[in-house]
Amino acid sequence: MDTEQQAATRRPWTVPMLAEAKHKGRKLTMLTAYDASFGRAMDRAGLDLILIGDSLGMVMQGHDSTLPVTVDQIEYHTACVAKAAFNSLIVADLPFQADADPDRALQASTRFLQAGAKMIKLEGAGFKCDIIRYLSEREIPICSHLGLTPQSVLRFGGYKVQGRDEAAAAALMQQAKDVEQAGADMLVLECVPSALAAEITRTLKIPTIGIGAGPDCDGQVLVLHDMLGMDSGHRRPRFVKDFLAVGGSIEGAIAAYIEAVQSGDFPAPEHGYA
Ligand SMILES: Nc1nc(=O)c2c([nH]1)NC[C@@H]1CN(c3ccc(C(=O)N[C@@H](CCC(=O)O)C(=O)O)cc3)CN21
Ligand SMILES: CC(C)C(=O)C(=O)O
Ligand SMILES: [Mg+2]
Repeated sequence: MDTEQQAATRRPWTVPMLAEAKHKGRKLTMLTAYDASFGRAMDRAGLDLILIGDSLGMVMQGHDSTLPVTVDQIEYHTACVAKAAFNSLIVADLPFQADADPDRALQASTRFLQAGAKMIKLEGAGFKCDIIRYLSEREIPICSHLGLTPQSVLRFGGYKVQGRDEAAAAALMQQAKDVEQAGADMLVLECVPSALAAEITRTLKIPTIGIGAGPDCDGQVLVLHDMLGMDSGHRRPRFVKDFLAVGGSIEGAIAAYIEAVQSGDFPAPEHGYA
């Protein structure tokens, strides 16, 4: 396709369309990408959202956490993806401590939007609600991320399911209400019991995107390398499914993922936590 044809066939996702999709019960599909080639394949397959995740610290750089990732790196990979993705809505992760104070968060978010992202994602509630409010008042679309927030790995002591006991579940529900109230436009729920994720999804007006959060979120996200069945060097989490084995090629895997999420076939009960 040349640039003119691309322009003619553009039906780009916008931020207001996300809430509309939730309202209509149309499941949202999201994957991570870090380069133009995968961004192009996802865009052409009709994927709704592409995340430039700080998971790049693990899958691209080989670290054992997301903590070493920098603003420069997320900006670079966002620019790479944005070169080739025209319809999918691009979301970029604020890396570790880039959201530690409002001014740093605004500087980093501005760079990501100028590199081609349409929304930024940040982990946590509490004082992060002040950051969410500060950015959203400055017209920056926000995706919150709650539950297993990988930037909290040192305090969590590992990648563990969150919100399992009654008190933790109530705290997570309150965090979800708080980030919505602060101005978040979307919410990623990672590794939380399926029933709690369903309750949060019913309670909030903004769409929820699950990863290890059961079938009742408004959409799903997976890390690219995981959905291609690649060995991460760690034990494979429950929520991962190898779509390359289903689709037979990279394009086939992306198409199979979109189909499985939209039909409700993925995630199955065995991909979730109790
Ligand atoms: N390749 C990759 N995929 C990811 O999903 C991902 C990353 N990297 N890096 C950042 C975080 C880390 N993530 C992880 C890593 C491990 C588990 C895991 O092993 N979970 C246990 C849960 C144990 C429990 O508390 O019950 C599992 O058995 O699934 C979960 C999420 C998710 N994110
Ligand atoms: C796993 C997703 C939600 C993420 O934050 C990332 O890839 O960094
Ligand atoms: Mg992330």
